[in-house]
Amino acid sequence: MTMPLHDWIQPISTSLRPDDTMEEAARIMLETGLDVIVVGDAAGRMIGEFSSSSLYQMIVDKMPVTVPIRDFIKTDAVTTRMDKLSEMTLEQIEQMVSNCPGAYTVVVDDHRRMIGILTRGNLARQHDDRSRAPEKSALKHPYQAMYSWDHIITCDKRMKHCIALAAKTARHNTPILLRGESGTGKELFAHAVHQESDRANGPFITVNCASIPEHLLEAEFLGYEPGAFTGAHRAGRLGKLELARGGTLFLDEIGDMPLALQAKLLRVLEGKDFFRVGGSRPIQTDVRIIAATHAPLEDMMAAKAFRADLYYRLHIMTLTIPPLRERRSDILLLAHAFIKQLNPVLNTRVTGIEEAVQEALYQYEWPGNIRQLRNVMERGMILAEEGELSFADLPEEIAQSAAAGTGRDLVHEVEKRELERTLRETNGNKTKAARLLGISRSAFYEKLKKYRI
Ligand SMILES: Nc1ncnc2c1ncn2[C@@H]1O[C@H](COP(=O)(O)OP(=O)(O)OP(=O)(O)O)[C@@H](O)[C@H]1O
Repeated sequence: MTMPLHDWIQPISTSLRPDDTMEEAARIMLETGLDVIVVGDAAGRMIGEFSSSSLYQMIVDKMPVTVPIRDFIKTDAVTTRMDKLSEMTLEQIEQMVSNCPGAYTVVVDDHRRMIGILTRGNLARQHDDRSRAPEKSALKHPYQAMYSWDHIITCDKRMKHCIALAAKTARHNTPILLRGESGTGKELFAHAVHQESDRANGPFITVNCASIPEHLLEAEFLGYEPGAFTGAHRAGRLGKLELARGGTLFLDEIGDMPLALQAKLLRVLEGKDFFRVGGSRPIQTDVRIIAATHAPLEDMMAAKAFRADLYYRLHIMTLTIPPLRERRSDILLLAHAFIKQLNPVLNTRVTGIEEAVQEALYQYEWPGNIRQLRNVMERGMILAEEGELSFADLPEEIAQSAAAGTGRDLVHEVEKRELERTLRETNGNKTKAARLLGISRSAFYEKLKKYRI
């Protein structure tokens, strides 16, 4: 996509100075609608950029709004100086910036002469050698994805198929829906897809729709204007949708997203704009959405708790990650990998797992999947300290399940009765029933499906 340069010109005279406060920076961002502002020094030289993600970092760090932005300026963003630019034609510059992923800005002086370009890639290098991919490691984004395909340990055929599909889809902007039980590695996949995509240099931002109270989620997602509601930050706040511009927004537990917000997300997925809470200016953003859930969306859709149009938009590329008990060959592979990973972290010298214990790990059902396996290994290694893991190092339920079948059927029966009783009590109102049981709506639907209630 070739952008006209004039959309991206910032005069150095209107730039921020290192002594400007966070409040001033936020005001300018909201006024101009820009999410990257050039920072200049007293002599009119550009020294870096201050972006919405820097601002967000200051908010996260609970900085008072009167703190200067000095320590949050990104200086690695200034990649080309005037002497280089002056050798190039306007077309060359335009071509160069349009080839560069991420935001960019051409900075001009008072006489409208270009004095530099802000970009997330290294323009000088790209100009010298276009065939080379932009160097990812050189970029210091505060919201980088942390995992790649190398972190997903598996020898399972279905998993390998999932990885191949995800890798293929990564380069397109298609939304991806990751399904699978808790702890199966959905978040790991989301990170790896981002890393594999053309957006790898952009931010990777996560919103967990289940962990944020419903009334706050909208502001978290869309952002808000100054004074949007009681308790709002004076300077307003950028939402995750804007922070993720040029990158990936990972929506974890999407089954818990309120219906009103689902409608707004759908608009964004259709390339339309959105409004900040309390705002009247439509905002466009450019994000790739990856959503994850363990909830039975189809049932929620039938019960009008999840929008059908959003479901079909997300369903285009669905990856279902199998639970660990359906890929038992991964259990011991992962257990041994965790020993290797954790020995240096825990300062232990565990050499392996006794054979009978391996059998117990293999037989266990792993309701918490890989997260549970990792925790069990960590605990076992702390107890064992060295040598092979024995039964004494395992939590009781795992050792027992190997020895004598399980009492799980009983537990399930009790849980099923409790669900039925609560539903009767609320005359079939599922939202009320979930609230009474103290679990999320999506977890409730998941249980109803599990017990065929
Ligand atoms: N294939 C794998 N190889 C190595 N580690 C894994 C693998 N899958 C998951 N993990 C690890 O297991 C833990 C849980 O994974 P993750 O958070 O991605 O699961 P999830 O499906 O997103 O869970 P939830 O739905 O509860 O958010 C993490 O510590 C992750 O690093």
